[in-house]
Amino acid sequence: MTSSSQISVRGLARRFKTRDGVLDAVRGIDFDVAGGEIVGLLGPNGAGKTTTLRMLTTLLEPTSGAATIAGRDLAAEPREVRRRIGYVAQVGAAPAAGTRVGEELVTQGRLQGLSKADATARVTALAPQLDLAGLENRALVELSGGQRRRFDIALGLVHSPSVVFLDEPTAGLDPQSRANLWEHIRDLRARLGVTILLTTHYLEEADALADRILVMDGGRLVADDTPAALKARIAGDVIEIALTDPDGLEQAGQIARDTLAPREVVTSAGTLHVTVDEGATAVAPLLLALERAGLTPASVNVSRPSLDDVFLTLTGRTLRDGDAVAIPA
Ligand SMILES: Nc1ncnc2c1ncn2[C@@H]1O[C@H](COP(=O)(O)OP(=O)(O)OP(=O)(O)O)[C@@H](O)[C@H]1O
Repeated sequence: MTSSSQISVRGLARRFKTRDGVLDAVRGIDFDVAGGEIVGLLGPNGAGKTTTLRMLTTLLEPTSGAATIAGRDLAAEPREVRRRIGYVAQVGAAPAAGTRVGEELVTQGRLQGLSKADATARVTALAPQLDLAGLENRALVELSGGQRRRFDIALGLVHSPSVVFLDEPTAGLDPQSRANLWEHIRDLRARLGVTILLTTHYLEEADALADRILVMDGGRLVADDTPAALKARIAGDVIEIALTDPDGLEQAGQIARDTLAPREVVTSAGTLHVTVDEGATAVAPLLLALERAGLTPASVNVSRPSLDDVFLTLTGRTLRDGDAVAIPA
């Protein structure tokens, strides 16, 4: 690992034995995260993101491979690793009735070995950083979705870890609460200097929050780069076309290949994605050729490549099938 690495992963793999046979959830991955970096692990359902996080947080034993977290070896010093990390799992466990915010945070601090006075001081300092000041006496069951996620994150930070793992921190939140949580996560890095590895399904989240994105698919890392560099991998423009009759998509793809000199033609989630050098001049001849073939567009959109297009190029699929964005023609 490099001297500034807070997370260093080599050949990490996990195989599950299921009733249907063996399943390689994580197939030997390598990556590093530097101190103070926010890195997003991006991928569709089942890519292996949670399995990776569970291994790096000592909750699940790797089948093979090694990792160093905050300078400690995952296999040889799991307790030392645990003392230095915070883990915020996907959805908070259902709280016991009557459990209160402040009380629960102090209890967590004490479980992590802090004295009552230290835990209380820590919670007093932490609460305002996550907009929880004034909510200390609230019962957990009374919190809103956004407040609950901020509480979950506070719970993972009580013992001042240097590395924090967040599993889908904004899942289920409305766009406003999501943007608010992004602010808090950035702020935590700025104030506390923590290193953050988070998983997400949301491209806009990875784009807005992460310094670097690891794209995971089928248990493998298929890219490791900054959001800007990932987007720059796709030159040109993307024309997206949906048809009134989706059965014509394949024929439309062939027409695009014959009419234009496209860099790439991909069909996904009922939409044709054609990457060309110059979208503005390519779209008219393409629409004309489709019309001649009796294919009617339901929507047409020309755009600069997004991270979704990068994902499509890397894996041949969109991140969230059926979620293509198109402006009606
Ligand atoms: N304990 C287990 N036993 C058997 N299979 C498992 C187990 N845990 C995970 N898997 C399988 O491993 C694969 C990867 O799962 P994982 O939860 O890591 O994906 P993910 O990328 O986090 O997905 P999601 O975004 O839905 O959380 C999936 O096919 C999953 O069904």
